[in-house]
Amino acid sequence: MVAADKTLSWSYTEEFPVESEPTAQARLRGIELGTDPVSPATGAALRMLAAAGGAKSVAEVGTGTGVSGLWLLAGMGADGVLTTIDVEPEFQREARRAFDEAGYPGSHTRIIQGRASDVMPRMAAQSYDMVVLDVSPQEAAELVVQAVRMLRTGGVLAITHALWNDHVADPARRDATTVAARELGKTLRDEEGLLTSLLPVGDGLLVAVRRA
Ligand SMILES: C[S@@+](CC[C@H](N)C(=O)[O-])C[C@H]1O[C@@H](n2cnc3c(N)ncnc32)[C@H](O)[C@@H]1O
Repeated sequence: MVAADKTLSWSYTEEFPVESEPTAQARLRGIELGTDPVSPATGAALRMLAAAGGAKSVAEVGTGTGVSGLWLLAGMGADGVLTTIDVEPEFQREARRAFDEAGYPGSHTRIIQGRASDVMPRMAAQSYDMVVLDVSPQEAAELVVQAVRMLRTGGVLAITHALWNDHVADPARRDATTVAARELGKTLRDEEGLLTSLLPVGDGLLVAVRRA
């Protein structure tokens, strides 16, 4: 049972994080360009996960204008490196600007332009402390095997849009995107090598720790 005032709590949760000025600016540019940046609560959760795991090596698919990247960098160690992939060079130029404005030198970020299905297979296995997929559920489902391959034991996988516009929780919704998000969640939940949790922040954040 969900209490009647749950939506109020969810709104409060989203308004709770205080976003840095460069992140707020990156969010505005993302909205202008139509990139759909991660919500503030999702960003804060990503930062917390990166910090809790002492993440030094993080890979992200879906750079956009850099909102999630800035939250991740804020949680990573001073010697951390964020590798972020996107097909759109225009978005990545804005992300570069956002990282510069926030004071992250180029040595902390590796921005790769390309399709994730081409780039990820060339990335090292068991080498990343955290992998974030911020793409559509169908794309995330296609990329998840590569993402897990890249994670070290104890590393964290985070996948956005896991509740897809609140459609995933409604069994009557059977469109392809909703089904992909629902099945991806259940597949990770049932995977013995992962410890999975579904967090109701933003559009739903699926988080899994690689056990072995
Ligand atoms: C939701 S937006 C990312 C927003 C960003 N994480 C942020 O918080 O600012 C998704 C991004 O993924 C990129 N994208 C979608 N499919 C992709 C793929 N298969 N490979 C690489 N990038 C992809 C899009 O160009 C878009 O910029």
